[in-house]
Parts: sequence; C-alpha cells; structure tokens
Amino acid sequence: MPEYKYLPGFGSEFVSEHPNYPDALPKGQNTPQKCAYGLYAEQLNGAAFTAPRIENFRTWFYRIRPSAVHKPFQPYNGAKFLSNNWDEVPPNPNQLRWNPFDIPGEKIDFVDGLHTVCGAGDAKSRHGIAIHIYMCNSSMENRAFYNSDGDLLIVPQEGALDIVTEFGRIYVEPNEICVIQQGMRFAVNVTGPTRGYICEVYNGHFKIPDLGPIGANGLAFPRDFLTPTAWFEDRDVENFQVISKFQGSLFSASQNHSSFDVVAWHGNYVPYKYNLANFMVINSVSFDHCDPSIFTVLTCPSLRPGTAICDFVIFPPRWSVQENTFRPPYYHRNCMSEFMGLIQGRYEAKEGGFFPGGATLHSIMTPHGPDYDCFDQASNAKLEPQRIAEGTQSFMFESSLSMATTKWGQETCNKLDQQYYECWQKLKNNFRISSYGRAVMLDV
Ligand SMILES: O=C(O)Cc1cc(O)ccc1O
Ligand SMILES: [Fe+2]
Repeated sequence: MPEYKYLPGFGSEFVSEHPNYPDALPKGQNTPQKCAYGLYAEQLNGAAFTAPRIENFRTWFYRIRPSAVHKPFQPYNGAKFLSNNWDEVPPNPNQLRWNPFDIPGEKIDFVDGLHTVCGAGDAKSRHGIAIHIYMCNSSMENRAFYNSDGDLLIVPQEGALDIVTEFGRIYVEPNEICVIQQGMRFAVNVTGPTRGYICEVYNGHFKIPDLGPIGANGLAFPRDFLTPTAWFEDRDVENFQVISKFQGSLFSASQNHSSFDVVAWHGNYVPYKYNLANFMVINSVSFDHCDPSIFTVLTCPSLRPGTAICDFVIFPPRWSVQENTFRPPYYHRNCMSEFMGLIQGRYEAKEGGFFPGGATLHSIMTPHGPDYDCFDQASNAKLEPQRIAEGTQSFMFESSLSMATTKWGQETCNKLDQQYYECWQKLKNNFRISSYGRAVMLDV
C-alpha cells in the first residue's frame, strides 16, 4: 500500500505545499501579481461566491498551467452504459435484487467502466441522484476525469483505487470510501479486477450528519476523514485527455500536459477518504430496532429539513443486545428509495441471495424486510448479546427521490434475480383466535 500523506479533518481549511517548493503558496493573499516559481493561481468553487460562510466551499490552486489550456471538447462515447435517462424502461415498483455484477474481461478503465443502475432528477436543474457501478481492470492512462454534474461518493467493493487528484494522491481500499466533489479532476489506477458502487448527487455536497442528543461525539469523527497532500507531475504529453461529464453526457478534450500539475493549494473544497472501520456505532441498549439513520456516515441534504438527497448508511460489525426484540430490520414501506450494496460478508436481513458486489433496490413504498429464514430464526433466537459478524459491511444509499432503473440495470446487465420475491412467500399466517374469540400469542 503506498504511503501517501493525508490531512485529517472534515470541512476544515487545509493548506498543502509540495515539500520541495516552499512558499509556493502566496502569503496573506491569493492572487499576487506574479506567483512563486512562475505558477498560475486558479480558483475552484464548489459553492456560489455568495453562499453563507458555513457552506461556502472553494480551493485555490497554484499550478503549472491553468486548466483552461486545452483544445475544444468533443463528444466521448467510451462509457457505453453511463446514463442519465430515467425513462429508458417502464417504471418498475418491484423489489429488485441484482447478483454480483460481472467485471468485463476485456481491457477497460474506470471511466469507460461506469455503468448506471438507477437514478432520478436532472443535472441541468442541479437536483437529482444517480447510482453507478464501476467495473474495470486497467488504469486510466494519460487521462483525467471530472464530473460537472455533482459529487461522487465512491464505495470500493473489490480491488483498491490508487487515485491521482489535483490535490494529491489517495489510496482507497474496500471498506473505505472516498468523495470526489464536483469539478475535481482525478485519474484512477488499479491493479486488477476492480468493482464498486458510486452515488452521484447533483445537489450540494455531503456532510457529516448533525448529532442532536447524541452529543458532541459519535458516528463518523471529523478527524478520521483524510484529504490528500500536494503532489504534482510536470509532464508534457502529446494527447492528454480531459474527460468531462457535463449535463449527463461525456466529452473529451485534448491537451499537451498532465492535469496533475498543482504544486500547492489551500481551501476547504477538497476530496477525502474515510475508513468505515472508524465508525462509532450507536444503537439501542434496551429494546426495539432503531431506524437505520443511526448508521449515517454522510448525508447530502435537500432543501427540505431532515430529508436527504442521499444518506450514506452502513451496517457495520457491532453488538446486538436488545431485549424482547425482533432484532433484524423490520418489515418496511418507505417514502424514500433504498439502494443497498454489499462490500463484504452478509446482510443480516438476507443471509442468502444477496452477495458481495450485488445490490438491491426497494423503491418508494415497495414493501420489503427480512426473508422467511431470517424471520423464523430471529423470532425464536435466544436473546443474548450477539456480535454481528466481523468482516461484514453492507450499506445503503437512501434517497428522497424516486429512482428509476436504466435499461442496463433492468435488462442489459442480466443480473436481476427474477426469484427475489420468493424469499417472502413462505411467511405464513400465524394468526390464531382463542376459544374466547381473542387473538392469542403463539410461537411462530
Ligand atoms: O434492509 C433494509 O431495507 C434497510 C433497513 C435496515 C434497517 O435496520 C431498518 C430499516 C431498513 O429499511
Ligand atoms: Fe427499508
């Protein structure tokens, strides 16, 4: 694993200068008449200039060439299954479960390996969500990608991502996540078959949720978020491709140098990674199953109070101790969409059928919950303190938007489990009436 240096913190003002270039950052100002070492100053804004201070995000880069030095963008047709068309197939209110998606055998990199499963909304009006599966096996060579449409929350499932960004380098392994925000240029290096999940949000940015009565500490700690430190290459390349996703379509522009030429930067608009093992799990220690919002790592809020464009929720290893309680997830119908993925291990509500690298989608008001085996077992289990398996990690992207599946998600991927509904069919009527005409409790 490469030994990259990171800056800890979330939402902080960071400062980073390549160690060999002291004073590359101007002192006390952002745009001196001439920058040190002949660098150019360039600002990247992730919020309106006039946004309130608490959510005003921007970074100043000191780079070898401004990003504007490139030839015109042309349409790029590499990522065949990237989509933002939510009307490709008729709506489907069924419970959906996908078997693990196949990583292609032929050479394919991170950008070309973006496959959109579902989504909603519109990048032009800056409101929406898209869920992609990335599957690749080779590194991005002489190309950088950036997303004009929103932020990318990347959840590796198989294979590590060695990511070069304008801010420096980040190494992200399964059970870690990273967020690369709108407009940030990056390139992904991999060493073999690689797969993971991406939640793209067109609105605002992810933040750590408020803690309310939990207090000042709990869930994801700000200091466990890691931002890269300045790293650059001064590399002339005949045809370096900058690929942009703009209004849902990809475009490519050629330039004669690497995009990763930032010698120093400062700001609060940054990429970051987080190790899910650092999450402090909070749960009921008396009775009942808490709502999964207690497991929220990051949330991208909508303008409606408490209602997310995406909550990123995890189901980590933990103790389960509730008394007189059906401990697995309850049966559920929700005004939110629930997309789940499995990084490793098993998911407690479905011991069979939901595999690492697969997914489920329970859409708005689509009923779901424990399968028959889980219900049967958990209704009769002895309620001792129980460790929910080590090495397990599933997650949910929960959205207030009503997501539609793409043609790839519904048909082309050929991974939909047509038998998924069967897992609930054995749940029988346990209702009994006593001789006095009252309902009675029975052992199920
Ligand atoms: O399995 C699911 O659907 C996710 C989920 C988990 C949980 O603990 C409670 C409700 C819920 O929707
Ligand atoms: Fe649910």
